[in-house]
Amino acid sequence: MESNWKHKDDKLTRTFEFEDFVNAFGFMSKVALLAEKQEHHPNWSNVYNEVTIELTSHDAGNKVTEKDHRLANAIDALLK
Ligand SMILES: C[C@H](O)[C@H](O)[C@H]1CNC2=NC(N)=NC(=O)C2=N1
Repeated sequence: MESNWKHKDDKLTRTFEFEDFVNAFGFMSKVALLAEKQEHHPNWSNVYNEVTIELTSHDAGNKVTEKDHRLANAIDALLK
């Protein structure tokens, strides 16, 4: 599995830290476009320069599925 993500309570979670709000929000914009492309969307929160993402599949009864892993991998690839 994606080593930077924690699989807990039927969610993949990871917190990302940026230099400031503009960078955090820029990241969120990119993730939003990925989510639309994959038709799979994050549960997330943002506090200033931090973005916390939780991935779970609502349609599957809030379980982690292949769609969550695929989105997690694509999000990680944004940061490379
Ligand atoms: C019809 C549409 O594709 C589905 O409702 C999608 C949209 N985005 C989704 N996102 C997530 N995280 N889980 C889902 O089950 C889900 N379902």
